Amino acid sequence: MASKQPNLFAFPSVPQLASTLRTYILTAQAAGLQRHNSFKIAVSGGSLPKTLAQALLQPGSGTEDEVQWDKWEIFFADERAVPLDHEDSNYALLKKELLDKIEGEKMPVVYPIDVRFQDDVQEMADQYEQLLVRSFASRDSVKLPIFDLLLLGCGPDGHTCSLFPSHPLLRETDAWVSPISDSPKPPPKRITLSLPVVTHGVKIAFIATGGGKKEIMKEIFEKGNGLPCALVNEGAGERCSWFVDEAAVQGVVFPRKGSL
Ligand SMILES: O=C(O)[C@H](O)[C@@H](O)[C@H](O)[C@H](O)COP(=O)(O)O
Repeated sequence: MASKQPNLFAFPSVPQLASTLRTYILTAQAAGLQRHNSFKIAVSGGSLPKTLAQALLQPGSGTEDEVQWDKWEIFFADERAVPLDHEDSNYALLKKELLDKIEGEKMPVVYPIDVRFQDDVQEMADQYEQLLVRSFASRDSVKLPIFDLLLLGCGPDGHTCSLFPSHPLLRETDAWVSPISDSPKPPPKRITLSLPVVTHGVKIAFIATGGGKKEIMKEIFEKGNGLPCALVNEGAGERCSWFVDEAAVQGVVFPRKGSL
């Protein structure tokens, strides 16, 4: 268990959230560039890509505030076993909401799943893990890949990535990427980063908005109950930050932070 508590940042509106999220991401970008001259991130699906677009597509106000897209390496925290142009694809969603709207010639390197294996989720997970091994270092030299930043969502049941409450995948300790064939949220076949990979990130950010999240936010922050999001909080502690709107944390008793 990590020693310190996660950070909870609450904002009156999503545009205000997006503006602070931008600053947070650009600080993580600067740290990544300093470490290895690239910025290695993992992203989820859901409402996240839209909020990311709000945060990242606005013009910068100086060198410190520029998104250096050509230094970004984008991996998927979880992905559905569907073609890359399918309406359920997290890649397609990110492309539509963010990648297609980036102006200029400097583009990130994006690592989609290999859809040749979409009928065999174990093979698909193994292939994605091999891709991480090639990018991060061999499994013999590092126990786990270390993302500079993971940008995650929180489901109304407390799931994150495709790690669902009470699912056996929460006990995975060896694999970097796991297959799942019985996701309670459709579609059922997916791959996901394992919990140890998620909690090992340099920074982990959750983005959760809307009143539909307030009950689960209360449970995550006040009880934990072994919910996947709570396990990330416990494993990552102060390396974990939540960016939420007031509606999502209405009635949640947990100290909020006003600024980064
Ligand atoms: O592929 C997926 O299903 C997502 O990665 C999933 O983990 C998502 O992030 C949460 O369900 C939150 O989704 P919302 O932000 O839409 O509530």
